[in-house]
Amino acid sequence: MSAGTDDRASFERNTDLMAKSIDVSDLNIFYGSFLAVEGVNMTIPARSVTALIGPSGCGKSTFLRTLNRMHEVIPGARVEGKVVVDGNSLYDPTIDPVEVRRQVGMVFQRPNPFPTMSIADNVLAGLRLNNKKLKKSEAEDVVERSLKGANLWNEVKDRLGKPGMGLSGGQQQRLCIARAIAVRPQVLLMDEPCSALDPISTSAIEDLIHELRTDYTIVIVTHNMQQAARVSEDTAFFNLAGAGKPGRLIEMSPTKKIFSNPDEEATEAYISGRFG
Ligand SMILES: Nc1ncnc2c1ncn2[C@@H]1O[C@H](COP(=O)(O)OP(=O)(O)OP(=O)(O)O)[C@@H](O)[C@H]1O
Repeated sequence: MSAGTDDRASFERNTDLMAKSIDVSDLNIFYGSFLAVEGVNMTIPARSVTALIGPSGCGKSTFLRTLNRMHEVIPGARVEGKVVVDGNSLYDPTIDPVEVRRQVGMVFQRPNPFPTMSIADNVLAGLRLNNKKLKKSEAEDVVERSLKGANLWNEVKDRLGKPGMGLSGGQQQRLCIARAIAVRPQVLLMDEPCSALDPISTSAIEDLIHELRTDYTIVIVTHNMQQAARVSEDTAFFNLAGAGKPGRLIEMSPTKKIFSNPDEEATEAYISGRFG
């Protein structure tokens, strides 16, 4: 059991929080003229954890970043095709990418708290970036709710004014998750969130992912197949047809099926460690 399970038990469910499914159709993803990922069609279910697995360079992170329009912050990067969240086509010209990133939060490989900010200010950073003016009591509520949601409250409640950088790596990653959920996103994207963490912190984050899925649609990139098997309901396997060729979605199925009886030979070869 993780240190903060009590936090989650007392975490007041936010009733207007509506996790959404994501429909991806015919998605091609480019860096300049380089087609990195080709022809993805996928439905990511709401209130569930979907793992993205596959060998290095097959485009898992690239695909993940298209789900909140982070891909296009790279000069020359663009997409063709559609990503639809709750009926909203994310790449429609009328859609504001900043609003997309508010609704679709992201947690990165390395914990990245703002180094000069306190624990509390780190949690509030996303809201402040969105220019949201908060009364002191509201800010305190958001900090407590988010840290409880991230199973970190009990460990930090007596030092909220201290720097976020003073926490352990695992605590910093939970602080980043608290910062992501403070803005009440519908979807949480996680790009190898445990790869910089020790086994105990990894286990705490995995417990947290397990608990968060009742409120959020979660998509996680992982190199660790045991982790995919432990935390996800569905798994999508990406692969490259060859060097310099684009990555493709090979198959997506319930995680149990992918790891016991996948449809495709390439999936079987990858999960049994024969390549990748
Ligand atoms: N900023 C970038 N500019 C140009 N090409 C990029 C950029 N980022 C990634 N690529 C290319 O896009 C392809 C997919 O990379 P990506 O990092 O998405 O793969 P990945 O499956 O997440 O790999 P890994 O498991 O090693 O993290 C690779 O060929 C990579 O070299």
